[in-house]
Amino acid sequence: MADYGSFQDGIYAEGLVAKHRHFPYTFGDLEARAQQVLDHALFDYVRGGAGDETTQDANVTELRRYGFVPRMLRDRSVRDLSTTFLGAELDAPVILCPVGVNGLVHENGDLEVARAAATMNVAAMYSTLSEAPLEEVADARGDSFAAFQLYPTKDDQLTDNLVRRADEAGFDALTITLDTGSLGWRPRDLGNGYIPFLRGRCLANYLADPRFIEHCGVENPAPMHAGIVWSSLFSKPTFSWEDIARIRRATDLPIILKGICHAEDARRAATEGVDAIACSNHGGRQANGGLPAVSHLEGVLEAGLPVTFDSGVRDGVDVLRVVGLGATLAGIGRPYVYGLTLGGAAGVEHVLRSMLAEADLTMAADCLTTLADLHVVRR
Ligand SMILES: Cc1cc2nc3c(=O)[nH]c(=O)nc-3n(C[C@H](O)[C@H](O)[C@H](O)COP(=O)(O)O)c2cc1C
Repeated sequence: MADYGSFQDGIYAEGLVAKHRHFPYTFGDLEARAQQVLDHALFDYVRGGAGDETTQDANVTELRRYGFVPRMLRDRSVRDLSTTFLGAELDAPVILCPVGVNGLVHENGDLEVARAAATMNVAAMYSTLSEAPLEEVADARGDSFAAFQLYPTKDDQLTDNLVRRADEAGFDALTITLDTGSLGWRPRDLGNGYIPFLRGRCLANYLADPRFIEHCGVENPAPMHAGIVWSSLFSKPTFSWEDIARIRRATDLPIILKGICHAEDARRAATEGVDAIACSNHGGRQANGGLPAVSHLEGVLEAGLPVTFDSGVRDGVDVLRVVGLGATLAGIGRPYVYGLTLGGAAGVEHVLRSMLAEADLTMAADCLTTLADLHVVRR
């Protein structure tokens, strides 16, 4: 059983000899520091959301309406944050979300995230959009639980190739993202005229694929050429339950559907042989005007599948809130991307250690010793 809270003891001990870690401890500070480091357009790409960002902001504020009633006079000397997900034993109830620009915010960013996941033994989903091919990412994640996140393309053969490669590379699951049938309306990116993939960045998984190269018509396409071909294929707006059935037949990997928010869609997923749901509104980056993501969780849970929840998780208490609401894993997005920006794998590890220490110490303070003790109330 991991002792996450002792991270705090080490920090105070170092303070005694005037040694201070250079990574921040709050989301606000992480974001502010990342802004100093990243190119303006890339920072906006990471930080920004759809429309006027009402949904993105509400994801965070609404989650914070939930809290715990402390218990007292119970032995809290040991807390257990371990859980299981799709048959895997996990030390902590968190999963790193797939992020398509990890390879841009830090050198070898995709691999650095996988290395941090390996060191911390935490679960992660890895994006189709990456600077490193999925096979290298699969190697770098060690024994940690890893799902390959698929963006279905217009060309089923190319999509099926990606699924087969994920299977052969040894991923533990396949996450299919459903909420990105087209890119959301993102004023910050529009203002910067910036979308990295059109410039040929983060397309390693496509460029390694013979079918994609066939679409390009040349063996070694120039970056912008590859970007334009990618854009013509990126997503399949007609993607529907028939496609899920086709992919279900094509692979034995457990399938996680990411972006399910409606109870009826969750129930349908259960009948289609889907193994888990990632309840998410893509961090408010896709559709503005939607309800905060947490308001969908209860309905999605009714289908009885294991659920991960992301969109608004900012710290260790948010992790507890999400688990207390019934999700198996809390999905971490922007917080770890900022850690990656500031320090590669070490930065991601710092963010994870901080969140898990906060979760553990909050459980200790409230005399809640297992995840089953986390009963949340809404104010
Ligand atoms: C910069 C950025 C890129 C993202 N890229 C992907 C992606 O490639 N695939 C995907 O399924 N989700 C992607 N997401 C969404 C995340 O997986 C996750 O749902 C979201 O970050 C959670 O919201 P939060 O960051 O506000 O916590 C991306 C999010 C960000 C911030």
